[in-house]
Amino acid sequence: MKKIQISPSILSADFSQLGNEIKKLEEGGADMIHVDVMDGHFVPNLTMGPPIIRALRQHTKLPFDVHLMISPVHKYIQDYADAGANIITIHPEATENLKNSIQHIKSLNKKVGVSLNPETKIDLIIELLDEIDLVLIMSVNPGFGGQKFMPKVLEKIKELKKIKDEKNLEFDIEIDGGINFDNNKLAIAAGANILVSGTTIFKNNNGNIKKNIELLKSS
Ligand SMILES: O=C(CO)[C@@H](O)[C@H](O)COP(=O)(O)O
Repeated sequence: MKKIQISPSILSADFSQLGNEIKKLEEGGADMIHVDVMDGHFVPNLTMGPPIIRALRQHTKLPFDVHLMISPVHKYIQDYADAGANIITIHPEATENLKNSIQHIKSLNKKVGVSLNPETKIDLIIELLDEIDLVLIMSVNPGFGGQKFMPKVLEKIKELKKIKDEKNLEFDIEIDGGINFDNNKLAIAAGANILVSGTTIFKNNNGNIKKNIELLKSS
């Protein structure tokens, strides 16, 4: 079984202190930094783009796990790679040709992630799973932190894990949205090995990031 990793979402961080917040995450035991990029079009919220990611790059050596909630995505992939992303995750609905976009990310020597919204079926990516490093299962409709976890996506994770084991594939299964100290166990039992969390990490236990990361890892 893969080691459980935590990818804190800086969407819940203090945006006026992002450099310091990232340092705190690294000291607290984060495995990577989850960066939510939103365009106000693919999702109903606007966040950050390549200049901010580039500026943050100097504050940590941890991998940047960049989730692009932007459409059309293909023409911007290079910008995020240049800014310092290590994993670039895109949505099938945001590109005209998912296979081409996957190949483009790989050609830039970045890890490829594909994200499925709660209503998006696995069928869209089944044939491409051997090209993908990470599948990001959204357990909320993307756009905002602090939403309620949707337990129905656990079935999708189980299905994906089954396919992964049957085909002997290596991709990571990441879950994102409303993860807390209860449903983390359900997500891990279903097959997720990377947990994204914003609210739980930054706001619980008076913002004790180290403790919150440890609690999220324990199942
Ligand atoms: O991408 C998103 C939301 O669209 C997530 O990364 C959230 O930012 C996670 O935050 P919490 O649900 O843990 O507060």
